[in-house]
Amino acid sequence: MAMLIRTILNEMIPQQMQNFISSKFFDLASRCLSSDFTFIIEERWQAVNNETFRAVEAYLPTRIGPSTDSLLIGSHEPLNPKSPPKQSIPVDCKIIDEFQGMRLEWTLRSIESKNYFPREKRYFRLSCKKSNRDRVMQSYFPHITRTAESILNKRDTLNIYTYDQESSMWESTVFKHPATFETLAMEPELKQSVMEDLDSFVTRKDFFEGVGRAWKRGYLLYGPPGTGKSSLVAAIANYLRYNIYDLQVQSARSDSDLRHILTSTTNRSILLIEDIDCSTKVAHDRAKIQDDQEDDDDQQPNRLPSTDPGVTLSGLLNFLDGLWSSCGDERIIIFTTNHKEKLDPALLRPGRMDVHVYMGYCSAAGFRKLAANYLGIKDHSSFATIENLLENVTVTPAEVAQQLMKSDEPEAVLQSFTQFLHMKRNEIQKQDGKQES
Ligand SMILES: Nc1ncnc2c1ncn2[C@@H]1O[C@H](COP(=O)(O)OP(=O)(O)OP(=O)(O)O)[C@@H](O)[C@H]1O
Repeated sequence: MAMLIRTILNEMIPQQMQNFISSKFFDLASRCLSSDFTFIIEERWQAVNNETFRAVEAYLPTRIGPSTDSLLIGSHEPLNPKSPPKQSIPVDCKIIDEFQGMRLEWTLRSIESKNYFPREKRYFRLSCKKSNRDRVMQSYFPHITRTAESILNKRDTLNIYTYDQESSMWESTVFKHPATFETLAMEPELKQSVMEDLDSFVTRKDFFEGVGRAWKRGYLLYGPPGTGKSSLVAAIANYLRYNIYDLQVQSARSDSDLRHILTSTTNRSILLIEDIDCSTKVAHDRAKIQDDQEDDDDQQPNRLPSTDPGVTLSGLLNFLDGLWSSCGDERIIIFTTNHKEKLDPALLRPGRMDVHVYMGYCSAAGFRKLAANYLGIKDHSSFATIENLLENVTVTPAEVAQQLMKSDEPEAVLQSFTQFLHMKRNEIQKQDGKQES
């Protein structure tokens, strides 16, 4: 009877259909009989960075054990025979973790796509017993999040990311900038107020939630070149232990590209947009641009309108305090510029740039700080003369730093620095004289 039925089926159902049915049947049977359950944790979740992925990424290297059969090894420090290299998890490597009697098997996977950006898509695969599924959700994942948070808070290295347009991904490098609030030459009251503002920002999660605002803070650092704007950004990153995402607005081809770029940044980070006045037309005062365009159009009436898609001001503003601003927590956005007056007033209003910090020319207090940093001295007989000269001469802290680096001998350095200031003052007096005549 069975042979008869099989012959009839073979006759009536084509071979391909038979293969399909049998493969589906075996799939179903193996799924019903298997006692394993799999969690998949992808790098992105609903169009933004997946924080669970980040947490697992930080947690798993602490679970490398004897059963691990391969490791990524590397170091970004000059070779030091005493310190072992850092460990990370390679693709396809299996990590076995134990938690409250459960056996958990992790693997990092990667798939390449030719059609989509980013080209590489990574995800973690976690296998456990089907019966442990609820316990994994309720106890194991919160344990990973807690552990990862304490690891990330104590991390000894910071990263700086730059956006690579080719691969549509942020690329990271270790950030080791020596600038701190201690080494910065700034007016003491200004420095104090910036530090207090940062302290209050990081501890006021509930306040931001309570008043219905995204947990973000915008800073505008402005002032002439060489006055320490970049150094202040480094000092803020070192103070808060935040990574820096250094964005060139030109890397974004459109507003939607910008959205993708910005949603790929992580929490507890600084988004830095340097020289915003040079970055893009979006930042410029629209009234001034319109005037300039009208002038240009008068001179070249046949010129085609600009077709450069780029990022628009509204695209950028949407991220600063529009609907998209609520993506992510504990973010600091810092803009730097040498020409604050060129920026569109829409960018400058509170909520977008909450704190404006003017980094100015070197003052007496700034000079004393630099002398302590570079020469290791707190006072000297020449300080009074130098401070007197600094009242009439404009020098940037970068220029002062350059002068103070000339030698290791404080006497000689201070003497040549005094001469340098005298020379500058004479030049200014000459120019003033010319203008008057
Ligand atoms: N306020 C400062 N305190 C300590 N060092 C400073 C300060 N300002 C400048 N310097 C020194 O000058 C160098 C250049 O400074 P920095 O790049 O921070 O200036 P900037 O204002 O960002 O300049 P730019 O506008 O050209 O980017 C720094 O490496 C640092 O050594």
